[in-house]
Amino acid sequence: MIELQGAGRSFKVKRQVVHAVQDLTFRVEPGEFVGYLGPNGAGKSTTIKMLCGILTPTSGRVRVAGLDPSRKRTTLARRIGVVFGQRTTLWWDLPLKDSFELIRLLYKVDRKLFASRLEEMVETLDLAEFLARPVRQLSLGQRMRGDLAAALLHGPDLLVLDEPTIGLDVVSKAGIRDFLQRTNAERGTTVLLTTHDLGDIERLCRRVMVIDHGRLGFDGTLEDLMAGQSSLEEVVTRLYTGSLQ
Ligand SMILES: Nc1ncnc2c1ncn2[C@@H]1O[C@H](COP(=O)(O)OP(=O)(O)OP(=O)(O)O)[C@@H](O)[C@H]1O
Repeated sequence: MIELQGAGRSFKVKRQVVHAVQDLTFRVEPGEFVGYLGPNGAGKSTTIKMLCGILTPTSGRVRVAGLDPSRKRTTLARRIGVVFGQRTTLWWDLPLKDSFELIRLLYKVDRKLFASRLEEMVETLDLAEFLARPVRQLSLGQRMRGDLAAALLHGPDLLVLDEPTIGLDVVSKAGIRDFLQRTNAERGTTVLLTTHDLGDIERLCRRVMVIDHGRLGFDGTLEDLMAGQSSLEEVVTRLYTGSLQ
């Protein structure tokens, strides 16, 4: 589903070159649920932007669903759903249900299929109470549920999540995690999750990749990452500070 071969992205800032991501090589197979961890500025968002075609790699190769994201961004948009926790992709002044209808039109989704997907989303994400409200009036937790539904209504095979539980209370977080777990298990949707919330990782991810200073420092199972360590917080702190033995 995702294949990176020596992928890198650098930026020129005032005559200096910043290597945001360097020599990244990994594959994510269909149906996997992968956590993508790293300290602030490690290169997570840059990776995600390369996967969606927002940024073109300056070296190496990126393929998502067999496509070159920066060249086939529109075709790829049908295959992936993306949620940026820090900002919404919904139309701010429109009622949530109108945003959904616009998504149906944009992606040319069959009316019947769309109606059944929407019904399922409304039920599983508990959206009924605020479907008619403008997005700007929604609480953060409601807006996040709306964004998740919006990312899945066109039936993507891959869901890319950039901090989907940021700022949410424990109950809202649990609801979102349940939903993501079910989406992966029942629909087989591949999920790549970036988060600073280690609870998301513990609860959801079988596999974890850790990036630091733009390079992949760990790629393995959660159990392997935890081996011999007392808590995920401890092991991640040691990885981020370069003191893991
Ligand atoms: N457009 C840009 N121009 C210049 N430098 C950039 C640009 N985008 C990212 N960078 C730099 O690349 C590095 C990686 O940034 P990135 O946003 O990918 O990190 P991140 O892991 O997502 O961080 P965070 O957890 O804080 O969101 C940082 O040093 C950042 O300053």
